[in-house]
Amino acid sequence: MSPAPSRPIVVSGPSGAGKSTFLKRLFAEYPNKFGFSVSHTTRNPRAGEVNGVDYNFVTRDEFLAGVARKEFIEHAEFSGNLYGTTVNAVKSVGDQGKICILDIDMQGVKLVKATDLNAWYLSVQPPSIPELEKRLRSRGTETEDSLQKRIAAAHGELEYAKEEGAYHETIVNDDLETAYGKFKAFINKGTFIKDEIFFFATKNCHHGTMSI
Ligand SMILES: Nc1ncnc2c1ncn2[C@@H]1O[C@H](COP(=O)(O)OP(=O)(O)OP(=O)(O)O)[C@@H](O)[C@H]1O
Repeated sequence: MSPAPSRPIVVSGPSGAGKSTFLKRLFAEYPNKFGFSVSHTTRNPRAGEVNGVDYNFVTRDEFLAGVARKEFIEHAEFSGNLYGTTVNAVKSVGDQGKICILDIDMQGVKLVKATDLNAWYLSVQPPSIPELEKRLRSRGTETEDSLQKRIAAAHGELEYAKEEGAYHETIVNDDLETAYGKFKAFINKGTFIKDEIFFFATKNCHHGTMSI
């Protein structure tokens, strides 16, 4: 069996669903295998965020100039701020021999689908909206207004994910360890992480046929 090509992996879902939590762990476990395309945003940095690492923080004018030059694969307005991913950001991950992971909202997902990137699509979901609200509150990063906008947007995200073919897979982030295990199995399907192929194959080998 030949290895799967390095398709980008799109991880999407409501704010607070746990995408960053999963991805931080994945990157820590496989520091050289994956890369984020560093997104551009017009929102202000949160405490500890580093320009060019967490996001490329730009003004609205700079962002819109990039859009006009067609540098963005996708961009979307969310909670009053612009977010987006440039073609160059994805390419630079591939240039380093890494698999690009895109952490984007559903509007971004739709636009990536319109490209020829041939990505894998994963939806990460909270167990419920009240649990999502609880997690966002305890994360302590949002104003009340921003929190309410995220919860309102979460309803739309969850509706979209129900559409036939919207995502290759959906993971409900209830128990973190269980959900992270499912997350790794999904990533493994798309990338054949070294050392993990056997793990995946034994979990999914039914009647002698692997479901890769
Ligand atoms: N399974 C879990 N059980 C309880 N808390 C969790 C779980 N997974 C993540 N959290 C917590 O929920 C909060 C939201 O998670 P996280 O920041 O990873 O979400 P996100 O989807 O990346 O959000 P955003 O899109 O806003 O960046 C964090 O404080 C995180 O520690």
